[in-house]
Amino acid sequence: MAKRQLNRRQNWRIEKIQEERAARAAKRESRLLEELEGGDLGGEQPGLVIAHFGVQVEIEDSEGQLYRCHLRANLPTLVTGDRVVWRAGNQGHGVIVAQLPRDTELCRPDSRGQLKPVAANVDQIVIVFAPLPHPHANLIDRYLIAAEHAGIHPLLLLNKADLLDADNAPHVESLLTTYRQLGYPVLEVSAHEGDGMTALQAALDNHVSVFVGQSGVGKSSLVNSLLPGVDIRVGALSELTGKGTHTTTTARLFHFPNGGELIDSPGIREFGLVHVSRDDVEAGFIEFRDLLGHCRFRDCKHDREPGCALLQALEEGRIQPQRMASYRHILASLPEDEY
Ligand SMILES: Nc1nc2c(ncn2[C@@H]2O[C@H](COP(=O)(O)OP(=O)(O)OP(=O)(O)O)[C@@H](O)[C@H]2O)c(=O)[nH]1
Ligand SMILES: [Zn+2]
Repeated sequence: MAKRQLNRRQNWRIEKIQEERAARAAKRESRLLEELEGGDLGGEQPGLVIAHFGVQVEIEDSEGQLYRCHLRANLPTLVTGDRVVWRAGNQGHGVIVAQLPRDTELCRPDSRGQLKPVAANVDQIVIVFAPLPHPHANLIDRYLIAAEHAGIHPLLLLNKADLLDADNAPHVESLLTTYRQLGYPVLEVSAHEGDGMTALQAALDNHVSVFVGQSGVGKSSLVNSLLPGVDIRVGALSELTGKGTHTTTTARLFHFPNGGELIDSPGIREFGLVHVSRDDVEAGFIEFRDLLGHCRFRDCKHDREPGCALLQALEEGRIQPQRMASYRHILASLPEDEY
């Protein structure tokens, strides 16, 4: 009992210290903001959020110059990729005045399980897989559901094509065929050998992309090959402040040399199946699209029901058996209340 009380008191103290720290930071921030607003601010101009650092954001103006910006109190939380209106102050600082509407939002659960946006205006999710580690169709399907849920176009990318051999080729080729038949864009590259990288770059031009996929498929290798000279882990902020003590807490936006952007962070790379419902899962299987709503029973679970449009399509070969199996597997993994 005494021990539990002590723990509670310790927790309370830690929370209090953290609150005080946050309050001091907020006070410091509002003083900085007041100073800036009291000085000479330039006119309103568009900007792009490159990274987010605690209470401040780094933005880029239309000429590619970087500024450290403070946020007016009434603004929502900004994330990398957000388009904003801002005013320049002195010494590379500025004030964000407004957030422009987002086309898309990539969300992830935070440590408390609440969904939080981590990147805005991404329009392409590159789902990376490889002959090694062994690619699971089920995982690819989960990424496709997440992409559909976010309203973002997926691009399927087989990396390490140089590792294709007699053992793994049949499985990989059948995956590629499945997704091509479904109408998804599919590319094959080797980050090591450079094969297919020009086609990949062309697919990334004029898009804001993120790379996702299981550990070891070669995301870092791809990013390093596409963005030579950029150290993804460190980011470029130290050049701006000259201090180099700030690390990116969220994602960072990079420009490809010939156009197009990549938003990257470990958190985004792990982006997978966020909290989705049964309807979301069904919407993520594009071959179900014209069939849903055509079952005899309105609440059909597409399991054994008579007059099920999906089961009939499966029988007639319009739905591939491995996709149906994958759909069932994903449904079974949802929390009870969503099932
Ligand atoms: N043969 C071959 N190996 C590759 C290729 N691309 C990456 N690799 C290797 O695959 C391993 C994993 O690559 P990473 O780039 O670290 O993979 P990642 O997806 O970033 O992994 P995480 O950081 O864990 O998410 C490394 O040993 C790479 O050298 C490729 O095109 N061909
Ligand atoms: Zn049905």
